[in-house]
Amino acid sequence: MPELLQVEKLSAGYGEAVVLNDVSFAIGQGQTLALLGRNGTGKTTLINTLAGATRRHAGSISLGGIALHKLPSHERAGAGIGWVPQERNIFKSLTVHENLSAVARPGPWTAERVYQMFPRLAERKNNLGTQLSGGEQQMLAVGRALVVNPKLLLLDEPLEGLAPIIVAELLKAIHRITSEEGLAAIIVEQHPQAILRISHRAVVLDRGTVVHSGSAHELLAAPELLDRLLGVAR
Ligand SMILES: Nc1ncnc2c1ncn2[C@@H]1O[C@H](COP(=O)(O)OP(=O)(O)OP(=O)(O)O)[C@@H](O)[C@H]1O
Repeated sequence: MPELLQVEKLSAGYGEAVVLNDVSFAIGQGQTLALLGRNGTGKTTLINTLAGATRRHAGSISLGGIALHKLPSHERAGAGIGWVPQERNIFKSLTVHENLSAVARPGPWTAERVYQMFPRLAERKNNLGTQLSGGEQQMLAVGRALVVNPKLLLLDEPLEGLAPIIVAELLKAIHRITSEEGLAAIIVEQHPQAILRISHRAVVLDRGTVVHSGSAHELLAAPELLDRLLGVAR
């Protein structure tokens, strides 16, 4: 079966500056990829490039046979990208429910299903974005990406700064979304163990290039290699 996402020889950055160099990898439907690397190695730039928010210098991105790299950022949701940026970017002056309905597209994921997945959000349905805790904002950011009904979820450091109980809740939800619902996901994390446990594949970046690509479980079982690839950040 062809891969859902195929990234080939991608180079991208900001203006003239090239941050990513010759990056290639692939993910199948329903698979999760852990995108790892030290600070400043280009993980966010890669996520942003898939979402169309950087300048692509060379290479291609194909999602379900669509040449994603040819589409402007605002058309990528329609092509199957659900993006949860590092800053979360929820609409703070809208309620939880308005945040979800503002971006919803037809498909199996509805606001009601998001509320089933995150009961805390159901309780906060009529609260404004400004009234949510960090964990609730992150759940809303994930919910907002889901109601777009994407093929591929992009999650940029979704666990950063959250309390352990919320981290556990989000990890469970992300695992359910991918393992039971057939959605593919790319998850960026600085602290890899929890993410590697729920991932199929792993890609490690260093200075904008892929320095390791393979099975997530094999990498998890090789702590020395992981240490070498990620250094003290682990
Ligand atoms: N808007 C920007 N304009 C110019 N350069 C940028 C911009 N954003 C990031 N960079 C540069 O791109 C490089 C990669 O940054 P990026 O944020 O992609 O790394 P990262 O691996 O996600 O890091 P972190 O783990 O710290 O979030 C860095 O050298 C950074 O300074």
